[in-house]
Amino acid sequence: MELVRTVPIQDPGPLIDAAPFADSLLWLHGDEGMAGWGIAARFEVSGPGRFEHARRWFRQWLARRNVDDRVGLPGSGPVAFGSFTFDHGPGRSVFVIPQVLIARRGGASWMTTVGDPCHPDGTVPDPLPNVRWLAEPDAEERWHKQVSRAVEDIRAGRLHKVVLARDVRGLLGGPFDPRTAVSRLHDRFPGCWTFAVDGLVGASPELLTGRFGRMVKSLVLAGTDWPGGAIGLGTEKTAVEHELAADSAEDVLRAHCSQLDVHEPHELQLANVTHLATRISGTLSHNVDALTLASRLHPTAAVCGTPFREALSLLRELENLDRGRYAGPVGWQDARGDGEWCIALRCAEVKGPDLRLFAGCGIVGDSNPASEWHETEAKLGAIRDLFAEPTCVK
Ligand SMILES: C=C(O[C@@H]1C=C(C(=O)O)C=C[C@H]1O)C(=O)O
Repeated sequence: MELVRTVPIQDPGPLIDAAPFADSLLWLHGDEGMAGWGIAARFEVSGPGRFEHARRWFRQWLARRNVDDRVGLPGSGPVAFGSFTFDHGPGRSVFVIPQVLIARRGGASWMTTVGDPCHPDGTVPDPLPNVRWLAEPDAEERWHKQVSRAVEDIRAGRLHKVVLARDVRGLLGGPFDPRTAVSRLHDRFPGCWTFAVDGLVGASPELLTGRFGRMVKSLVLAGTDWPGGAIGLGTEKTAVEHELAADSAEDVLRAHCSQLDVHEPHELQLANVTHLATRISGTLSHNVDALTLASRLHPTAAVCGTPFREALSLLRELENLDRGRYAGPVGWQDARGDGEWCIALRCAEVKGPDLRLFAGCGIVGDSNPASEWHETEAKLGAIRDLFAEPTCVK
Protein backbone atom coordinates (compact mmCIF):
# COMPACT_ATOMS: atom_id res chain seq x y z
CA MET A 1 0.00 0.00 0.00
CA GLU A 2 1.12 3.52 -0.70
CA LEU A 3 2.69 5.31 2.25
CA VAL A 4 1.72 8.77 3.48
CA ARG A 5 4.48 10.09 5.68
CA THR A 6 4.58 13.21 7.85
CA VAL A 7 7.87 14.33 9.36
CA PRO A 8 8.82 17.44 11.36
CA ILE A 9 10.89 19.98 9.45
CA GLN A 10 12.69 23.23 10.23
CA ASP A 11 10.50 26.32 9.92
CA PRO A 12 10.23 26.69 6.13
CA GLY A 13 9.86 30.50 6.23
CA PRO A 14 7.21 32.12 4.04
CA LEU A 15 5.02 29.31 2.76
CA ILE A 16 4.39 31.02 -0.56
CA ASP A 17 8.11 31.09 -1.27
CA ALA A 18 8.15 27.36 -0.66
CA ALA A 19 5.27 26.68 -3.07
CA PRO A 20 7.02 25.73 -6.30
CA PHE A 21 4.18 25.91 -8.79
CA ALA A 22 1.58 28.46 -9.80
CA ASP A 23 -1.19 25.93 -9.21
CA SER A 24 -0.05 25.07 -5.67
CA LEU A 25 -2.78 24.76 -3.05
CA LEU A 26 -2.47 27.52 -0.46
CA TRP A 27 -4.08 28.23 2.88
CA LEU A 28 -2.65 31.03 5.04
CA HIS A 29 -3.86 32.57 8.26
CA GLY A 30 -1.54 34.79 10.28
CA ASP A 31 1.73 32.88 10.78
CA GLU A 32 0.09 29.54 10.16
CA GLY A 33 -0.79 27.80 6.98
CA MET A 34 -0.20 25.12 4.42
CA ALA A 35 1.15 24.88 0.91
CA GLY A 36 0.57 21.76 -1.15
CA TRP A 37 1.56 20.74 -4.65
CA GLY A 38 1.35 17.82 -7.02
CA ILE A 39 -1.90 15.89 -7.19
CA ALA A 40 -2.05 12.60 -5.31
CA ALA A 41 -5.79 12.38 -5.93
CA ARG A 42 -8.57 14.64 -7.06
CA PHE A 43 -12.34 14.36 -6.90
CA GLU A 44 -14.97 16.47 -8.61
CA VAL A 45 -18.53 16.38 -7.44
CA SER A 46 -21.79 18.26 -7.70
CA GLY A 47 -25.31 18.13 -6.34
CA PRO A 48 -26.94 18.09 -2.92
CA GLY A 49 -24.79 15.17 -1.74
CA ARG A 50 -21.49 16.84 -2.69
CA PHE A 51 -20.15 17.14 0.87
CA GLU A 52 -21.03 13.58 1.81
CA HIS A 53 -19.64 12.20 -1.45
CA ALA A 54 -16.39 14.09 -0.92
CA ARG A 55 -16.05 12.78 2.64
CA ARG A 56 -16.71 9.23 1.50
CA TRP A 57 -14.22 9.55 -1.33
CA PHE A 58 -11.53 10.78 1.10
CA ARG A 59 -12.30 7.94 3.52
CA GLN A 60 -12.03 5.36 0.75
CA TRP A 61 -8.78 6.86 -0.42
CA LEU A 62 -7.41 6.74 3.15
CA ALA A 63 -8.44 3.11 3.55
CA ARG A 64 -5.96 2.19 0.80
CA ARG A 65 -3.00 4.04 2.37
CA ASN A 66 -0.57 3.42 5.20
CA VAL A 67 -0.06 6.51 7.30
CA ASP A 68 3.12 7.21 9.23
CA ASP A 69 2.46 10.53 10.99
CA ARG A 70 5.29 11.61 13.30
CA VAL A 71 3.69 14.97 14.15
CA GLY A 72 0.12 14.24 15.22
CA LEU A 73 -1.26 17.78 14.99
CA PRO A 74 -4.32 19.11 13.13
CA GLY A 75 -3.25 19.20 9.49
CA SER A 76 -0.54 16.53 9.78
CA GLY A 77 -0.97 13.23 7.94
CA PRO A 78 -3.03 13.20 4.74
CA VAL A 79 -4.90 16.42 4.00
CA ALA A 80 -7.50 17.25 1.37
CA PHE A 81 -8.16 20.81 0.23
CA GLY A 82 -11.67 21.53 -0.95
CA SER A 83 -13.84 24.15 -2.49
CA PHE A 84 -17.57 23.56 -2.79
CA THR A 85 -20.26 25.29 -4.77
CA PHE A 86 -22.71 27.55 -3.00
CA ASP A 87 -25.67 25.91 -4.65
CA HIS A 88 -26.52 22.25 -4.98
CA GLY A 89 -27.13 22.76 -8.71
CA PRO A 90 -24.86 21.22 -11.30
CA GLY A 91 -21.69 23.32 -10.60
CA ARG A 92 -18.32 21.70 -9.94
CA SER A 93 -16.98 21.23 -6.40
CA VAL A 94 -13.44 19.92 -5.93
CA PHE A 95 -11.52 17.97 -3.30
CA VAL A 96 -7.76 17.60 -3.88
CA ILE A 97 -5.06 15.72 -1.98
CA PRO A 98 -1.61 17.16 -2.72
CA GLN A 99 1.42 14.90 -3.15
CA VAL A 100 3.58 17.15 -1.03
CA LEU A 101 2.41 19.46 1.71
CA ILE A 102 4.34 21.70 4.04
CA ALA A 103 2.63 23.29 6.99
CA ARG A 104 3.21 25.44 10.03
CA ARG A 105 0.88 25.51 13.02
CA GLY A 106 1.30 26.22 16.71
CA GLY A 107 5.08 26.68 16.42
CA ALA A 108 5.61 23.32 14.66
CA SER A 109 6.39 22.74 10.99
CA TRP A 110 6.11 19.55 8.99
CA MET A 111 6.13 17.97 5.58
CA THR A 112 3.74 15.31 4.35
CA THR A 113 4.42 13.24 1.26
CA VAL A 114 2.15 10.79 -0.50
CA GLY A 115 4.12 7.94 -2.04
CA ASP A 116 7.50 8.91 -3.39
CA PRO A 117 7.02 12.21 -5.17
CA CYS A 118 9.83 13.61 -7.25
CA HIS A 119 10.88 17.17 -6.49
CA PRO A 120 11.14 18.98 -9.82
CA ASP A 121 12.45 22.54 -9.93
CA GLY A 122 9.78 25.05 -9.18
CA THR A 123 9.05 28.38 -10.77
CA VAL A 124 9.25 31.89 -9.36
CA PRO A 125 5.82 33.58 -8.98
CA ASP A 126 4.81 35.65 -11.99
CA PRO A 127 3.71 39.25 -11.59
CA LEU A 128 -0.03 39.75 -11.92
CA PRO A 129 -1.14 40.48 -15.48
CA ASN A 130 -3.17 43.48 -16.49
CA VAL A 131 -6.88 43.03 -16.50
CA ARG A 132 -9.53 44.52 -18.75
CA TRP A 133 -12.75 44.88 -16.77
CA LEU A 134 -15.85 44.12 -18.79
CA ALA A 135 -18.26 46.97 -18.30
CA GLU A 136 -21.91 46.20 -17.69
CA PRO A 137 -23.62 49.54 -18.12
CA ASP A 138 -26.94 48.46 -16.62
CA ALA A 139 -25.47 46.58 -13.64
CA GLU A 140 -26.18 49.29 -11.09
CA GLU A 141 -29.72 49.84 -12.28
CA ARG A 142 -30.38 46.08 -12.21
CA TRP A 143 -29.00 45.91 -8.69
CA HIS A 144 -31.31 48.71 -7.54
CA LYS A 145 -34.29 46.80 -8.91
CA GLN A 146 -33.21 43.55 -7.27
CA VAL A 147 -32.66 45.13 -3.87
CA SER A 148 -35.94 47.08 -4.04
CA ARG A 149 -37.84 43.91 -4.87
CA ALA A 150 -36.16 42.05 -1.98
CA VAL A 151 -37.01 44.89 0.42
CA GLU A 152 -40.64 44.72 -0.74
CA ASP A 153 -40.83 40.98 -0.08
CA ILE A 154 -39.25 41.41 3.34
CA ARG A 155 -41.61 44.23 4.29
CA ALA A 156 -44.53 42.10 3.11
CA GLY A 157 -43.41 39.51 5.67
CA ARG A 158 -42.38 36.82 3.17
CA LEU A 159 -38.89 36.52 4.73
CA HIS A 160 -36.58 38.34 7.16
CA LYS A 161 -33.33 38.65 5.23
CA VAL A 162 -31.85 37.70 1.89
CA VAL A 163 -28.26 38.03 0.74
CA LEU A 164 -27.96 39.24 -2.83
CA ALA A 165 -24.72 39.03 -4.76
CA ARG A 166 -23.33 40.18 -8.07
CA ASP A 167 -20.26 39.42 -10.12
CA VAL A 168 -17.77 41.50 -12.07
CA ARG A 169 -15.93 40.00 -15.01
CA GLY A 170 -12.51 40.75 -16.36
CA LEU A 171 -10.17 39.49 -19.06
CA LEU A 172 -6.62 38.77 -17.97
CA GLY A 173 -3.89 40.06 -20.24
CA GLY A 174 -1.53 37.17 -19.39
CA PRO A 175 -1.05 34.14 -17.14
CA PHE A 176 -2.38 34.51 -13.60
CA ASP A 177 -0.18 33.19 -10.80
CA PRO A 178 -2.30 32.60 -7.68
CA ARG A 179 0.84 32.71 -5.51
CA THR A 180 1.31 36.38 -6.27
CA ALA A 181 -2.34 37.16 -5.56
CA VAL A 182 -2.33 35.16 -2.31
CA SER A 183 0.89 36.79 -1.18
CA ARG A 184 -0.58 40.27 -1.69
CA LEU A 185 -3.89 39.33 -0.09
CA HIS A 186 -2.10 37.84 2.90
CA ASP A 187 -0.07 41.04 3.37
CA ARG A 188 -3.17 43.19 3.19
CA PHE A 189 -5.52 40.91 5.13
CA PRO A 190 -3.31 39.05 7.61
CA GLY A 191 -6.28 38.20 9.86
CA CYS A 192 -8.23 36.62 7.00
CA TRP A 193 -7.95 33.07 5.72
CA THR A 194 -6.23 33.49 2.39
CA PHE A 195 -6.55 30.66 -0.10
CA ALA A 196 -5.88 29.32 -3.56
CA VAL A 197 -7.77 26.14 -4.34
CA ASP A 198 -8.11 25.01 -7.92
CA GLY A 199 -8.59 28.42 -9.51
CA LEU A 200 -10.47 30.01 -6.61
CA VAL A 201 -8.38 32.70 -4.93
CA GLY A 202 -9.39 34.96 -2.08
CA ALA A 203 -9.07 36.24 1.47
CA SER A 204 -12.08 35.28 3.55
CA PRO A 205 -12.78 36.99 6.86
CA GLU A 206 -15.49 34.46 7.78
CA LEU A 207 -14.77 31.09 9.39
CA LEU A 208 -17.67 28.74 8.90
CA THR A 209 -16.07 26.26 11.24
CA GLY A 210 -12.73 25.14 12.56
CA ARG A 211 -12.53 21.76 14.30
CA PHE A 212 -9.48 20.70 16.28
CA GLY A 213 -10.13 17.56 18.30
CA ARG A 214 -13.26 18.22 20.35
CA MET A 215 -12.87 21.98 20.08
CA VAL A 216 -14.97 23.79 17.53
CA LYS A 217 -15.12 27.45 16.57
CA SER A 218 -16.80 29.76 14.15
CA LEU A 219 -16.64 33.44 13.27
CA VAL A 220 -19.92 34.82 11.98
CA LEU A 221 -20.01 38.13 10.13
CA ALA A 222 -22.94 40.25 9.06
CA GLY A 223 -23.18 44.01 9.03
CA THR A 224 -20.65 46.03 7.08
CA ASP A 225 -19.30 49.55 7.06
CA TRP A 226 -16.69 50.97 4.71
CA PRO A 227 -14.78 54.22 4.28
CA GLY A 228 -17.38 56.75 3.19
CA GLY A 229 -20.20 54.47 4.32
CA ALA A 230 -20.98 56.91 7.13
CA ILE A 231 -23.66 54.69 8.65
CA GLY A 232 -21.67 52.90 11.30
CA LEU A 233 -22.29 49.45 12.71
CA GLY A 234 -24.38 50.57 15.66
CA THR A 235 -27.70 50.77 13.82
CA GLU A 236 -30.83 48.73 14.41
CA LYS A 237 -30.62 47.46 10.81
CA THR A 238 -27.13 46.07 11.38
CA ALA A 239 -28.10 44.52 14.71
CA VAL A 240 -31.06 42.69 13.13
CA GLU A 241 -29.05 41.52 10.14
CA HIS A 242 -26.23 40.32 12.37
CA GLU A 243 -28.40 38.53 14.88
CA LEU A 244 -30.09 36.49 12.14
CA ALA A 245 -26.69 35.29 10.91
CA ALA A 246 -25.28 34.56 14.37
CA ASP A 247 -28.45 32.71 15.41
CA SER A 248 -28.38 30.49 12.35
CA ALA A 249 -24.80 29.37 13.10
CA GLU A 250 -25.48 29.00 16.83
CA ASP A 251 -28.51 26.76 16.26
CA VAL A 252 -26.51 24.33 14.13
CA LEU A 253 -23.48 24.21 16.43
CA ARG A 254 -25.59 23.79 19.55
CA ALA A 255 -26.93 20.52 18.14
CA HIS A 256 -23.35 19.16 18.05
CA CYS A 257 -21.89 20.66 21.23
CA SER A 258 -22.03 19.85 24.92
CA GLN A 259 -20.94 23.40 25.68
CA LEU A 260 -21.07 26.52 23.52
CA ASP A 261 -19.96 30.12 24.09
CA VAL A 262 -21.47 32.78 21.89
CA HIS A 263 -19.47 35.94 22.46
CA GLU A 264 -20.79 39.50 22.24
CA PRO A 265 -20.56 40.93 18.71
CA HIS A 266 -17.41 42.98 18.09
CA GLU A 267 -16.15 45.15 15.25
CA LEU A 268 -13.70 43.44 12.92
CA GLN A 269 -11.61 45.98 11.07
CA LEU A 270 -10.25 44.91 7.68
CA ALA A 271 -8.26 46.95 5.17
CA ASN A 272 -11.31 47.73 3.01
CA VAL A 273 -14.37 47.26 5.27
CA THR A 274 -15.40 46.80 8.90
CA HIS A 275 -17.76 44.01 9.93
CA LEU A 276 -19.82 43.16 12.93
CA ALA A 277 -18.52 39.77 14.06
CA THR A 278 -19.59 37.12 16.54
CA ARG A 279 -17.09 34.55 17.79
CA ILE A 280 -18.54 31.18 18.74
CA SER A 281 -16.55 28.43 20.43
CA GLY A 282 -17.60 25.13 21.88
CA THR A 283 -16.88 21.54 22.76
CA LEU A 284 -18.25 18.80 20.55
CA SER A 285 -20.53 16.31 22.24
CA HIS A 286 -19.78 13.61 19.66
CA ASN A 287 -17.33 12.88 16.89
CA VAL A 288 -18.25 14.88 13.83
CA ASP A 289 -15.70 15.99 11.25
CA ALA A 290 -15.10 19.57 10.13
CA LEU A 291 -16.59 19.12 6.66
CA THR A 292 -19.80 17.62 8.03
CA LEU A 293 -20.13 20.59 10.38
CA ALA A 294 -19.48 22.96 7.48
CA SER A 295 -22.12 21.22 5.38
CA ARG A 296 -24.68 21.59 8.17
CA LEU A 297 -23.84 25.26 8.64
CA HIS A 298 -23.90 26.03 4.94
CA PRO A 299 -25.50 28.20 3.72
CA THR A 300 -25.67 30.45 6.77
CA ALA A 301 -27.90 33.50 6.92
CA ALA A 302 -24.71 35.52 6.26
CA VAL A 303 -24.68 34.39 2.62
CA CYS A 304 -28.22 33.19 1.99
CA GLY A 305 -30.76 34.70 4.41
CA THR A 306 -33.63 33.59 6.65
CA PRO A 307 -35.80 31.64 6.54
CA PHE A 308 -33.44 29.54 4.47
CA ARG A 309 -35.91 28.19 1.89
CA GLU A 310 -37.58 31.51 1.15
CA ALA A 311 -34.24 33.29 1.00
CA LEU A 312 -32.69 30.73 -1.35
CA SER A 313 -35.62 30.82 -3.68
CA LEU A 314 -35.68 34.62 -3.75
CA LEU A 315 -31.96 34.96 -4.40
CA ARG A 316 -32.19 32.39 -7.20
CA GLU A 317 -35.05 34.32 -8.71
CA LEU A 318 -33.51 37.78 -8.38
CA GLU A 319 -29.78 37.34 -8.85
CA ASN A 320 -29.73 35.59 -12.20
CA LEU A 321 -26.19 34.57 -11.30
CA ASP A 322 -24.32 31.29 -11.08
CA ARG A 323 -22.44 31.83 -7.84
CA GLY A 324 -20.15 28.90 -8.64
CA ARG A 325 -17.91 28.33 -5.61
CA TYR A 326 -18.33 31.90 -4.31
CA ALA A 327 -20.05 31.84 -0.88
CA GLY A 328 -19.53 28.07 -0.63
CA PRO A 329 -17.22 26.35 1.87
CA VAL A 330 -13.48 26.46 1.09
CA GLY A 331 -10.83 24.87 3.28
CA TRP A 332 -9.08 21.69 4.27
CA GLN A 333 -9.60 18.55 6.26
CA ASP A 334 -7.28 15.85 7.60
CA ALA A 335 -7.77 12.15 8.24
CA ARG A 336 -8.83 12.75 11.86
CA GLY A 337 -11.63 15.06 10.71
CA ASP A 338 -9.89 18.20 11.93
CA GLY A 339 -10.00 21.09 9.53
CA GLU A 340 -10.93 24.66 8.75
CA TRP A 341 -13.71 25.68 6.40
CA CYS A 342 -14.32 29.31 5.53
CA ILE A 343 -17.01 30.89 3.44
CA ALA A 344 -15.43 31.73 0.09
CA LEU A 345 -15.83 35.52 0.15
CA ARG A 346 -13.66 38.34 -1.25
CA CYS A 347 -12.60 35.92 -3.93
CA ALA A 348 -12.17 35.44 -7.65
CA GLU A 349 -12.63 32.44 -9.89
CA VAL A 350 -9.96 32.26 -12.56
CA LYS A 351 -10.38 30.09 -15.63
CA GLY A 352 -7.88 30.69 -18.41
CA PRO A 353 -8.12 34.39 -19.23
CA ASP A 354 -11.51 34.79 -17.50
CA LEU A 355 -11.65 36.41 -14.12
CA ARG A 356 -14.85 36.64 -12.08
CA LEU A 357 -15.11 38.51 -8.80
CA PHE A 358 -18.11 38.34 -6.50
CA ALA A 359 -19.61 40.34 -3.69
CA GLY A 360 -22.92 40.35 -1.92
CA CYS A 361 -24.67 41.88 1.03
CA GLY A 362 -27.48 41.13 3.40
CA ILE A 363 -30.77 42.84 2.60
CA VAL A 364 -33.29 43.52 5.36
CA GLY A 365 -36.47 45.61 5.53
CA ASP A 366 -34.76 49.00 5.67
CA SER A 367 -31.91 48.35 3.24
CA ASN A 368 -31.13 51.06 0.76
CA PRO A 369 -30.18 49.94 -2.78
CA ALA A 370 -27.58 52.69 -3.33
CA SER A 371 -25.88 52.00 -0.06
CA GLU A 372 -25.85 48.23 -0.71
CA TRP A 373 -24.27 48.91 -4.11
CA HIS A 374 -21.45 50.83 -2.44
CA GLU A 375 -21.04 48.01 0.02
CA THR A 376 -20.50 45.51 -2.80
CA GLU A 377 -18.04 47.92 -4.43
CA ALA A 378 -16.04 48.15 -1.18
CA LYS A 379 -16.00 44.35 -0.87
CA LEU A 380 -14.98 43.87 -4.50
CA GLY A 381 -12.02 46.14 -3.77
CA ALA A 382 -10.31 43.28 -1.90
CA ILE A 383 -9.54 41.58 -5.22
CA ARG A 384 -9.88 44.47 -7.65
CA ASP A 385 -7.20 46.51 -5.85
CA LEU A 386 -4.68 43.73 -6.46
CA PHE A 387 -4.65 44.66 -10.10
CA ALA A 388 -4.35 48.36 -9.45
CA GLU A 389 -1.03 47.92 -7.66
CA PRO A 390 2.32 47.79 -9.43
CA THR A 391 2.79 44.28 -10.77
CA CYS A 392 6.22 43.49 -9.35
CA VAL A 393 6.57 40.39 -7.15
CA LYS A 394 7.62 40.86 -3.57
C1 LIG B 1 -21.81 38.14 1.09
C2 LIG B 1 -20.68 38.73 1.47
O1 LIG B 1 -20.39 39.02 2.76
C3 LIG B 1 -21.26 38.63 3.81
C4 LIG B 1 -22.28 39.65 4.07
C5 LIG B 1 -22.05 40.66 4.98
C6 LIG B 1 -23.06 41.77 5.15
O2 LIG B 1 -24.11 41.72 4.53
O3 LIG B 1 -22.79 42.72 5.90
C7 LIG B 1 -20.88 40.68 5.75
C8 LIG B 1 -20.01 39.65 5.69
C9 LIG B 1 -20.36 38.40 5.00
O4 LIG B 1 -21.03 37.56 5.86
C10 LIG B 1 -19.59 39.04 0.51
O5 LIG B 1 -18.53 39.51 0.93
O6 LIG B 1 -19.77 38.80 -0.69
